[in-house]
Amino acid sequence: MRCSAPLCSTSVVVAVAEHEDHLLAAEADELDRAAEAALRPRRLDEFIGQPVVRDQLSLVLDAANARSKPPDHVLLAGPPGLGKTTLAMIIAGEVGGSLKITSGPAVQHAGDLAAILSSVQEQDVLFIDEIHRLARPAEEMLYLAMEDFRVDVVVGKGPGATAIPLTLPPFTVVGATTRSGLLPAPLRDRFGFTAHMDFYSEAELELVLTRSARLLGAELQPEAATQIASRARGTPRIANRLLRRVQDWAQVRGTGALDLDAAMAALDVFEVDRRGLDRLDRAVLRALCERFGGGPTGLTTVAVAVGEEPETVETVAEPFLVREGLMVRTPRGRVATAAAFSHLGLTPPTSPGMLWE
Ligand SMILES: Nc1ncnc2c1ncn2[C@@H]1O[C@H](COP(=O)(O)OP(=O)(O)OP(=O)(O)O)[C@@H](O)[C@H]1O
Repeated sequence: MRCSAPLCSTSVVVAVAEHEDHLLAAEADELDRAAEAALRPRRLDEFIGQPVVRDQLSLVLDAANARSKPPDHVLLAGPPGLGKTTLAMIIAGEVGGSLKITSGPAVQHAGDLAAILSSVQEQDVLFIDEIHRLARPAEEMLYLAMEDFRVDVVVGKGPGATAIPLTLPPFTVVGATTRSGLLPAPLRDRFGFTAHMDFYSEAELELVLTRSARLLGAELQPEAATQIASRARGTPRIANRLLRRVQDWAQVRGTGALDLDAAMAALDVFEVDRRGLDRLDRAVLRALCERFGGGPTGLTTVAVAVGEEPETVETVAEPFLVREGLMVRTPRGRVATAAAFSHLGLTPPTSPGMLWE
């Protein structure tokens, strides 16, 4: 049943996820997307890092294979850019089905989901990115599809409407979510296995970078790999993007070699600092530290100060700043920590109680 080819499935892109990590987003054009796709590992044994998830997944896939049945539905939970889409593609390749891709925001009506489900074949993998954003009627249809491999397609409206049951072939749903806490329990319970993806260590990112450089036909010097990995925020997607910018710099302004000089210069040009903060991150910290004395300051006020939407500040900049211990979210607002002042080369306020260590 299993396909030995790396990826024997055909990808049907029904809709692309809306959210996109902002770091160097301006550069994430079509070319970058194509490059990103080319760098995706195609088999589980090529997938770097996430040893626990890899082990769990290989067990689930091997067991399904031994039973000649599709694997249980899989939920992939974790921040953006850690490899959830890549794993969905790997699962489809391993079971030998084709991959259908959609996302929660793209499925606003039950009919949208019914249309996708009616095209599912045996062994297929349906990948639903941002599954926590599915509309409620679609979510309810998905419960039935996942549990009983059946959907009720409603034809007509009002009192004359009839539900026609449609039997589906056995298939696997792979859901991805950056916010598993928002998934309703009935949906969460229908996944046989949840993989929790963690940020990558710098050593793992160095391996990702070295592999990616090789696929791009270049040799990445170890010191350059270390430098890029240390600024990639634990995220392979960011590491790969930075690598491509280093490659740009090396080609246009350097000697062509992906060495430490090229890495340092490119990271400087693209304003990625030694902790991996980009322009928006620093703007948020600067606003907090310089204009509001370290806070606490409300999200909207911070957002206005940096000229961004509150949602952008909250979902894009803050998670990393909080994770790095540079900012704290309190009920009274956002507060810059002593580490934030020190990172920006500023003197922290002296009044007691103002500052978080
Ligand atoms: N374990 C890994 N080894 C090598 N490369 C990886 C790994 N994980 C991710 N990547 C690379 O990172 C890029 C982003 O991965 P992917 O699109 O799978 O992330 P994602 O978690 O689905 O992100 P999002 O939630 O934003 O859709 C891919 O192009 C892939 O090349």
